[in-house]
Amino acid sequence: MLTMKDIIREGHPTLRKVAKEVDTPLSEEDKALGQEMMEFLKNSQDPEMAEKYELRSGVGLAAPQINEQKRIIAVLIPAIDENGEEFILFEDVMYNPRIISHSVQKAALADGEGCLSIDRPIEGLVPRHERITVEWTDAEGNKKQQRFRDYEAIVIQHEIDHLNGKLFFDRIDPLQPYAARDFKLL
Ligand SMILES: OCN(O)CCCc1ccccc1
Ligand code: NI
Repeated sequence: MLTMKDIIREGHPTLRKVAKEVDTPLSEEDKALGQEMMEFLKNSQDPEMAEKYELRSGVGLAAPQINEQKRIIAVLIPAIDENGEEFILFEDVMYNPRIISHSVQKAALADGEGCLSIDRPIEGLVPRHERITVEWTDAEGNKKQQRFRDYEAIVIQHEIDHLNGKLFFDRIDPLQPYAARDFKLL
């Protein structure tokens, strides 16, 4: 199972490289890799497993973060319903994800962002597209296309950035990190 020691940190060159598309039909290796990444997210969101294996909780993971220069991301977004019950808003391993359209409207998490590969807090708003349409291949080899907005869209953009060698703080305005000019705060 993947643990924090498998996650490369700021300064490792792979974090700044552009990852390569994976071949389809998917190889067994690439399917296994995606499964391992999703298992890490599930473990990281399970209080007992997270404590036992000292995992930082994550809602997404990109293959470059485990030093694999492949365009694979795992996304596991939980939410709480009106009765306080937790449910999964979105769960999938996305192969060769591509943003095929997006809103002009921008959005940012009011509390900023963090990253499993960055071991320090970096303040500031990270402006991203408020809505995106993403195309990808899933682990069964199906071509998928879905529209995302708000938090889900933010997470998926954070992960796709990793595939292009970008880190969240690249998008923070160094002169005015908290200027929420024309974007929606989430
Ligand atoms: O790349 C995933 N990872 O570093 C975990 C953090 C994911 C994440 C955190 C805040 C906003 C968007 C995405
Ligand atoms: Ni990250």
